[in-house]
Amino acid sequence: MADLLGVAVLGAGHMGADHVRRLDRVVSGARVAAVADPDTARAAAAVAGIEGASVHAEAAAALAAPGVQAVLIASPGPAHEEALLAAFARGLPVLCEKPMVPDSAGALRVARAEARLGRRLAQIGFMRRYDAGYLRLKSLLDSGELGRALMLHCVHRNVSSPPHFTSAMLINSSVAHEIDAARWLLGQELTAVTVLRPASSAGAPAGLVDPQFVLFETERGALVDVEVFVNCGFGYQVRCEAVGETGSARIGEEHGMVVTARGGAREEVPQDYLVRFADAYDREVQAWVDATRRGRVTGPSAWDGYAASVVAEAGVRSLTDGGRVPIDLAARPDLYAPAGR
Ligand SMILES: NC(=O)c1ccc[n+]([C@@H]2O[C@H](COP(=O)([O-])OP(=O)(O)OC[C@H]3O[C@@H](n4cnc5c(N)ncnc54)[C@H](O)[C@@H]3O)[C@@H](O)[C@H]2O)c1
Ligand SMILES: O[C@H]1[C@H](O)[C@@H](O)[C@H](O)[C@@H](O)[C@H]1O
Repeated sequence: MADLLGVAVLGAGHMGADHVRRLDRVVSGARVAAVADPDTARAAAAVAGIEGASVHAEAAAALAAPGVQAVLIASPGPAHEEALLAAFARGLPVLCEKPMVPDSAGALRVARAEARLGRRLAQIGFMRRYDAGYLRLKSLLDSGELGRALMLHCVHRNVSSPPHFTSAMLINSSVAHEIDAARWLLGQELTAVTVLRPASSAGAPAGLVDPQFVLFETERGALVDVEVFVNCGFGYQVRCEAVGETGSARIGEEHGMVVTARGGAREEVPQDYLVRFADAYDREVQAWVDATRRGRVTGPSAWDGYAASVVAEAGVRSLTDGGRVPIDLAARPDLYAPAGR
């Protein structure tokens, strides 16, 4: 066990418990050293049967626990800033679930704190960058075969949203993924956003603006549209079509198992992200563990997390106030690469 990377997992809810399972049984080179959740029964349930994993109510206690060499943050977004800064103070490498920090001022504090250290410690959990389809699309766009990218058409549907989900969260929790994917795929910053409200679905909780239609503009004139619909009821569907001057490419229409029975056929559709992106989460966490063990930090950076928060905040302003909202990023510290690299 001594040469395995000892990881503290903060938050043992849907994602945290799944990451604990992944660290314990799927990825190589790591072990769960500690788990923190104010609901200690939940934390204890997540590590049941895992040898040497301590349980804590407080994140700070987990970071200080024996054997902890790295941190995976899977607590709710508003708790991330404190956890990231505490990890930085201890010099611990971090994999932090999205949104890195939901409000852009807090996200900038995190990026600047890391920049002051002069070295990266954080990888942000934009797992689509590890999905086989997104990786193929990125290399196709980079190869130039599609010509100059003009548009991305994106669909992001969830079967249902959790009870605490707000209209703003369709943008800063769900579309956060498209924001990062668009910056990464196109290698461009997003410069303005307009959010439109189609008629809300009768299947959405009262008062939730769902679906929403989001239109981003980019610095070199491409447009990115996103249909986000988090109570569609019929499946977890994430698609993206890139349209360039000389071709187009579409991902997210991979076929599930086709079942033929009782004289008819049906195709299975994933019902949630843990199924749809299972391979992407596995690759993401494995890449993080491998890089960390080599003393490196790769993948989406705290700057990518900051940019996503600024763009999402502008989107929420457009949702509430209406109209087109320009996006302004702070000056990028030298520590960080431009979008898409
Ligand atoms: N990458 C993805 O596709 C994906 C999918 C789902 C959720 N997420 C992200 O993962 C994070 C967690 O989401 P979830 O769906 O697992 O939420 P959840 O509500 O299921 O679980 C969150 C857990 O964190 C605990 N918690 C609250 N405050 C804490 C703190 N200060 N320290 C430690 N634990 C604390 C809660 O008690 C709860 O058990 C969020 O940032 C969310 O946006 C990412
Ligand atoms: O937190 C989740 C998660 O990020 C999923 O990947 C996304 O599809 C959901 O819409 C969001 O609520």
